Amino acid sequence: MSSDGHTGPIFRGRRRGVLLALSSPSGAGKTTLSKRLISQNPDVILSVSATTRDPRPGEVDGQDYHFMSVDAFKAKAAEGEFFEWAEVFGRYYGTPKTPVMDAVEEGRDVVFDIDWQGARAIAEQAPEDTVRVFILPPSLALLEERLRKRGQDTPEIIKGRMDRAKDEISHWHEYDYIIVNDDFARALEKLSLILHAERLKRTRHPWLDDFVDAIMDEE
Ligand SMILES: Nc1ncnc2c1ncn2[C@@H]1O[C@H](COP(=O)(O)OP(=O)(O)OP(=O)(O)O)[C@@H](O)[C@H]1O
Ligand SMILES: Nc1nc2c(ncn2[C@@H]2O[C@H](COP(=O)(O)O)[C@@H](O)[C@H]2O)c(=O)[nH]1
Repeated sequence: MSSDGHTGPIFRGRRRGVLLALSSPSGAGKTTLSKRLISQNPDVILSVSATTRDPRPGEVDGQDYHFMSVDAFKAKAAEGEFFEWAEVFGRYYGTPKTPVMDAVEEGRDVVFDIDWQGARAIAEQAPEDTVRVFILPPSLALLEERLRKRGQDTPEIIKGRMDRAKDEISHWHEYDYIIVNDDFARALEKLSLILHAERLKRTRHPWLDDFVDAIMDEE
């Protein structure tokens, strides 16, 4: 019986998880945004990628990345352990497959901090589940300033990443949503709104078929 005293088909099933793929030129803020989104929504999982790049100061193996050798990465790729993988800035990066597939089926949302190649690959493999969000910096000058102020990369690495920034941005039209990360709090609020609205999308609620059938069968 429902709270208003009526009997009838009031039931809910498990929804499918949202695969939220965030891309941006390096330094626009997607790592900071995704970590804050997860701290506000502890039920959301961050996809921890494998990479062959060296850890930055403070980065923890298994938490920020699974750091590994090129040989170990190639072996995992050959065994089909990655949902997608790509070469970015001359290093390999890949998304472990199992945690993603398990999460979607369990109705858990997954955030990916991933380049345009990875976001495209995920959207191709799971078109109904994937939402792509591109984070733009307010300007290239501010992007470079953020990379410098982050204080974790050499001037050569920063130059390499700035050289690739326009190439990454050129894929912006492949994304469902664009957020300009100027004011951080506003950008985070927009990202949170996207996640919460996408959770409500019809196709994430397969239980609705039975629910509507039951309503239709009511006298
Ligand atoms: N809105 C903002 N205003 C000012 N600084 C910001 C803003 N958003 C993020 N930052 C800062 O910019 C720097 C780069 O952010 P972050 O590391 O999240 O970028 P990223 O897009 O994940 O980069 P990468 O692709 O290299 O991992 C960090 O020091 C972060 O604190
Ligand atoms: N295609 C993939 N791209 C990834 C993955 N993990 C991270 N990335 C992207 O690489 C660059 C550089 O990252 P950084 O941590 O070295 O600054 C950035 O654009 C990431 O989004 C992945 O699994 N697949």
